[in-house]
Amino acid sequence: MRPPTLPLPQCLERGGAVTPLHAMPNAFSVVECERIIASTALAPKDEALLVGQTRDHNQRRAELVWIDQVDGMGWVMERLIDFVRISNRERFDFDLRDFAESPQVATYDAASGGHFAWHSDIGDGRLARQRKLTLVLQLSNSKSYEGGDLQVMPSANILTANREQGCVSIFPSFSLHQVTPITHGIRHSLTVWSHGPSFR
Ligand SMILES: O=C(O)CCC(=O)C(=O)O
Ligand SMILES: [Fe+2]
Repeated sequence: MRPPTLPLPQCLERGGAVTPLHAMPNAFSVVECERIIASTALAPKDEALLVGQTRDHNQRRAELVWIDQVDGMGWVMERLIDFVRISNRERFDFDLRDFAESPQVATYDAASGGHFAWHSDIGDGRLARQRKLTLVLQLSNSKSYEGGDLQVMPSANILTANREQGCVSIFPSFSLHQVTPITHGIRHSLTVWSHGPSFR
């Protein structure tokens, strides 16, 4: 008699390859994106630190607001968790346990050389070490800025994320990615990580 088999997760049924970049267009509406930008605009901003908590303007130039410090943002976190759950079920099947860090809204301004050079989100810190999936929400109208493209390099080829306002992009946190220099205007994005035990 054959042993009972567990149903395969959807991602394995589809062939087993890890999705390099999962785009979820219109995850948030234009009105919702503008509401998030407006709510975080008044919050005190920090200069972006890198994964290892160092400051290197050649590597990254952006300002950050942690949204757990902004009132009335609970609904954003709930929606982000839903999108990560759906994406993980359909595409990644990673062992995810929690969202141990606050989502952050980044502001990249052409006037101050906004960019984020190639990096992985896995770092040495207690939490950065456990990052498994990175979610980036495009908050700005894509026509309001030039440059500032999120790009992911899962292998030799470079994938450019959908720039549409409200689009969520999800990719493995170990993948190299960058935000190309913004050459005109201002770009706002929201990043959150989901955490879990080490890969094995
Ligand atoms: O702003 C983005 O599109 C990406 C941000 C990012 O890579 C990060 O916060 O680690
Ligand atoms: Fe990153």
